[in-house]
Amino acid sequence: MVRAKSWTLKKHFEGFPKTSDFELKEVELPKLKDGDVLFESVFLSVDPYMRPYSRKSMKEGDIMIGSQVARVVESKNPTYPVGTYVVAFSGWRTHFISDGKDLQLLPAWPEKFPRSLALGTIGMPGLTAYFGLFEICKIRAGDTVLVTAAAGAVGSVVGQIAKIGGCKVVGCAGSDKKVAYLKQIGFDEAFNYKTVGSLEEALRKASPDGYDCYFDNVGGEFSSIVLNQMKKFGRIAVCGAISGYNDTVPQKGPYVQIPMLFNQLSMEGFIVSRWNDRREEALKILLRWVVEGKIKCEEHVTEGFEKMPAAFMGLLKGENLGKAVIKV
Ligand SMILES: NC(=O)C1=CN([C@@H]2O[C@H](COP(=O)(O)OP(=O)(O)OC[C@H]3O[C@@H](n4cnc5c(N)ncnc54)[C@H](OP(=O)(O)O)[C@@H]3O)[C@@H](O)[C@H]2O)C=CC1
Ligand SMILES: O=C(O)CCC[C@H](O)\C=C/C=C/C=C/C(=O)C/C=C\CCCCCO
Repeated sequence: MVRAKSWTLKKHFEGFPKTSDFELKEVELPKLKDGDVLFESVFLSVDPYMRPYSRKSMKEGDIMIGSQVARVVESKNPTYPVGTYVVAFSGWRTHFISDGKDLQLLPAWPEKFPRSLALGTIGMPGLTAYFGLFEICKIRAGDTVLVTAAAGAVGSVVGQIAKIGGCKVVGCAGSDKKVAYLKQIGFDEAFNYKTVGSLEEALRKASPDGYDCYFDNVGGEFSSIVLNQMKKFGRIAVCGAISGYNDTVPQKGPYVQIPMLFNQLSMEGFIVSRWNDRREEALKILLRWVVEGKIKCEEHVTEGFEKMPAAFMGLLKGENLGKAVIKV
């Protein structure tokens, strides 16, 4: 018999999540029926979307939503022999039983790369960067691309893909260590948005002519400032708004119409699942770029399933450099 641990949402988050909002539970899993597969989670993901989605799609007592790289430990399903690795969306759990539906098999995986990358650069965040840049920003060689939360899972891939596409890349991040990392992976300009005296001036200095594309991961006041530095016909990909996820009262900002009108800007929100039908094709390209060394991957690994709430809260505070993952 296998005992499975899970983290549940004990209490809906009010403002910034607290340790007491989570509860660790343990259950004994039943025997497998024909067609069933028993998985153990090897790496779990913490992602910003868990904060807004918890309110939208969970009730108190539910297992926290999320994805993992999991390995088959027992199988009554010939499609998933013991030892097979998948990406599953089974929540914050150490073990789970699946009927084999809604699982993504990992592609042939090069030995030298950790399989946790299937939760990051070669997974949902990498796909977000890829489709956001090509389908929403519609990048062209010579464009100047600005990205926020640039040293994170999505942002670090955005910058590197934009470089592959022949763009000039400017990144903003919340610590000097992150800024140094951005320069190391090829960003042309990077600054610490928490310590610059004036965001307007820092943005102007990084690109005096303005920005063709803005890959917006944070929203809020920062994005209102960027709006006034977009070039004519600039494109804004609204990917995330993490600066507001913990707000109890929605932020009010300067309104977007005047700068959008004067500069004839396009602004479009998107969710990566819009391109689920092109997932495999894009993952192959991301994997190839990683293997060729064109995209470097950084991970912020927390060891121990017990530390998942701390890892999640750390992500929302900006403690991570690269993709935040948990090694069970
Ligand atoms: N639309 C879609 O389909 C998807 C959207 N997203 C969104 O993309 C964004 C980045 O996600 P992801 O790469 O996974 O996460 P990251 O790895 O970038 O981690 C989150 C980062 O956000 C930054 N941050 C936290 N609070 C603030 C704040 N108040 N203002 C500015 N920055 C802040 C921190 O970096 P720093 O130290 O630099 O402040 C932190 O490290 C999120 O908004 C997320 O919701 C992600 C996946 C899919
Ligand atoms: O790893 C996988 O493949 C599973 C990922 C599942 C996930 O649901 C897929 C997409 C994630 C999208 C993330 C979106 C964001 O981060 C944007 C945040 C919030 C959107 C608004 C929520 C509405 C709240 O009312």
